[in-house]
Amino acid sequence: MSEILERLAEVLEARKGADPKSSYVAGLYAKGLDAILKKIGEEATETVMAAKDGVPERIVSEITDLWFHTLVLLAYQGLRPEQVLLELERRFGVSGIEEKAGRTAR
Ligand SMILES: N=c1c2ncn([C@@H]3O[C@H](COP(=O)(O)OP(=O)(O)OP(=O)(O)O)[C@@H](O)[C@H]3O)c2ncn1[C@@H]1O[C@H](COP(=O)(O)O)[C@@H](O)[C@H]1O
Repeated sequence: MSEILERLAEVLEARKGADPKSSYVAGLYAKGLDAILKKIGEEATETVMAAKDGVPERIVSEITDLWFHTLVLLAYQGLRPEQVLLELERRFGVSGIEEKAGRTAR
C-alpha cells in the first residue's frame, strides 16, 4: 500500500525544481505555505460535505484530494510519508496486537 505513497512522494520532491507554470504542484510550492494550507482546509471541508451527503464515490474522491494535499505539505516541509506511516504503525501497533489477543485496548 505504501508503494504508491513512495512513488508520489518522489514526484512531489522532483516538482521542487519544476516551472510553476508547467505543474500544479510546482505552482502550489511557488505560492507558498499559506496556499497549501488553504487547499488542505478546502479539501477537509469538501470531505465533510461529501460525508454529510453520504455519496461513497464523492467521499473517496474528496479524501483522495485531502490526502494528496497533505502529501504536498509533507514534501514542502521536507518530511516524508514514511514518517506518518511509522507513527501510525507505532500507535496502531500496540492496540492492534492487544485487539488480536482479545484484550481491550486503552
Ligand atoms: N494526484 C494528483 C492530484 N490529486 C488532486 N490534484 C489536484 O488537486 C486539485 C483539487 O482541487 P479542487 O478539487 O479544489 O479543484 P480545482 O478547483 O480545480 O482546484 P484549484 O485549481 O482551484 O486549486 C485539482 O486541481 C486536482 O487536479 C492532483 N494534482 C496532481 N496529482 C498528481 O501529482 C503529480 C504531480 O502533478 P503536477 O504537478 O500537475 O505535474 C502527478 O503525478 C499528478 O498525477
